[in-house]
Amino acid sequence: MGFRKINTPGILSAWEQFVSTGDLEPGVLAPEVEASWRRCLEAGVDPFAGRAPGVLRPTLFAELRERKQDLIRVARPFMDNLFGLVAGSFVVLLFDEHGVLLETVGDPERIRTCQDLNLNGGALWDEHEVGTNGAGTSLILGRPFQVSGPEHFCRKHHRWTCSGAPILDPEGRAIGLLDLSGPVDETHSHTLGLVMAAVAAIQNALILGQRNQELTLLNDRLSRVLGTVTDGVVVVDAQGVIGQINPAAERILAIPGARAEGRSIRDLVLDPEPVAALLERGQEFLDRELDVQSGPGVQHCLASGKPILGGGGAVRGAVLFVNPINKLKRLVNRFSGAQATFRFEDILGQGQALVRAVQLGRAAAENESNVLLTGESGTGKEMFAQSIHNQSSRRKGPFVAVNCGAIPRELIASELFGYQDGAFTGAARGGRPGKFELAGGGTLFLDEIGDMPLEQQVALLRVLQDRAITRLGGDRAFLVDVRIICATHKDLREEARRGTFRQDLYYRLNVSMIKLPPLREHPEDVPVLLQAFLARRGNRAALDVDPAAVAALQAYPWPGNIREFQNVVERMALSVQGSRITLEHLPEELLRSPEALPPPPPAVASGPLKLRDLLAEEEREEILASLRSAKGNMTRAAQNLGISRNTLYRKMEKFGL
Ligand SMILES: Nc1ncnc2c1ncn2[C@@H]1O[C@H](COP(=O)(O)OP(=O)(O)OP(=O)(O)O)[C@@H](O)[C@H]1O
Repeated sequence: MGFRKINTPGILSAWEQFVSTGDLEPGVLAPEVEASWRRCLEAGVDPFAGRAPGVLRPTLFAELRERKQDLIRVARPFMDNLFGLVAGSFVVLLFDEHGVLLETVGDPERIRTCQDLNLNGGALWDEHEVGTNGAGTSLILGRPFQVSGPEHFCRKHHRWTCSGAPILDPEGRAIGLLDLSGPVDETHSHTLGLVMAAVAAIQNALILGQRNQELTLLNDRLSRVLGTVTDGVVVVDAQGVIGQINPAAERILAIPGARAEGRSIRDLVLDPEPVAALLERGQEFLDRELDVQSGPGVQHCLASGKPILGGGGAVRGAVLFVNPINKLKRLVNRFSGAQATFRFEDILGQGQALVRAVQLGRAAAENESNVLLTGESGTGKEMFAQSIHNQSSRRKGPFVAVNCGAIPRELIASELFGYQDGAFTGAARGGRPGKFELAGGGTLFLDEIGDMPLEQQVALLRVLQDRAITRLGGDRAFLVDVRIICATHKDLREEARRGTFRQDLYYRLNVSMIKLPPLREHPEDVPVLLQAFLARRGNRAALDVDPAAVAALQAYPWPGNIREFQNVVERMALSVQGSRITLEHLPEELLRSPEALPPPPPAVASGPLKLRDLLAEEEREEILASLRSAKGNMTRAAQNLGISRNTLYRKMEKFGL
């Protein structure tokens, strides 16, 4: 029962006839066996041999086993099982895809009796070498096949039944073969079935092993990525329990990974609403400002949360990304230019008042007190503010400049203090930080502080007192760590006396006051500035300056101060053809200036009041002309005049334009 019936005598006599004459009676053999015998005859296989002739050299065999180690490792337990199932007279053999014997499991005694066949590791059981056989023939067929008794081409194998099944990789390529060989009188069709089942199991185990390896690799890569990203990443389950946390998140939450895992994210994120919506309803959130617990303190962060959804949309967990706002602000500052470029070394001039101002500036950089810079437009107030910042301990933090005179009165508060989501119609979603927050850890330069409306002066005073700000529409005060430097061209003390500037604010800002002299008060610096500004024109040939031209430059009153002077020098350098700057290269207005015209005509000299009127009228005309040629573009008109926009506005107001 169950034994495969093969017509042994019929096949045997067909074999005898075939090996002696090459003729075959049709229908006696299975077609696969018949085709195999013909291949063997053609290949010149000796039907009376049967011992595997070729054996790989030990080193090559060792290399082959090394290459096939995964297959051998995975197949070995299945071979042991198979041997356990089929009793002692069978041997279980594992071959590579070319028919080289890799591994044998069987009764050692029985294996020894097979020595005449060469069942040794490294022996080649290819059909071309040893004729029709369970291993070589099924490798040629590319499918499981059983060869029993006289179906074998070589006589020596006639006492065997061999069942072989190729082991395939996921792409269907043979990577080896499993064979079960035993006595021919125990030929059983189920033997092949057993081998096939074992091969199926080996193939599955190989795929699983490979998947495992891929998963390990993927996991390894993911861990590396998570380990290197500077964003904090926290993975939680559906209950919000932390399963994974990357080093950046460990730093943000100030909690080592081992202590974070197993804790609830709800305890660590201090704004419960978005996390609850994420875990309970799978509602993601993007770039929300949240406070998170950071050791004993609190860290203000920008956070996003994404649910991990299972089948049917159920929330399986979530991934949270957190970034401290301070880090983002540093990035924004880097790219938005909120950085100070000037240093005290860049401030040129040896005039006594200027040198004194630099001394005071350097001293102010050593402490944190508020500084008030006063001086006309273009005297270098912002340059001083930047230099103080760059010399102070805050040099690595942002330098944020705000021109209080240039912001519409109703927007000043939101610019300075920021606003909360929904604070007013038209406000950006998610709210926006103000300049005080953006300057956190650095310096806030409030230019034209004298133009700040009174009601905002009150708010500013409060910030200076409490060192905390509340965003518009917000209900919580943030501590801000900012050094304030203010600047004005106005006489703030006079403004305070007149009641247009709050006295208490004036005293608070004026802890250290630095007055920058107008250029006309230090004309001795004109040659130095002239040389420095000419030298900045890149690699163009050096220019000489006629002493009369220098004298004219020194005599001019420079209402736009060093900024105007710099613009004029640059324009002159562009207009000069040769290598010498003379009086003729100076802009007309400089020569028209009475101080620059030696000697002054007596009529003009006799009436200083009339002269002032005359000059004012000329200036008004010039401003009008410049506005017309710039088609009302204030920035361009100011540039053409060599003054700042603020000065232009001021002058327009003065002349009622
Ligand atoms: N002492 C100086 N040495 C070299 N360059 C200077 C000096 N003072 C001013 N400058 C130049 O003049 C330009 C204008 O200076 P800055 O903007 O600091 O003036 P300000 O007083 O802030 O003007 P405003 O009140 O109009 O804003 C600077 O960019 C710099 O190039």
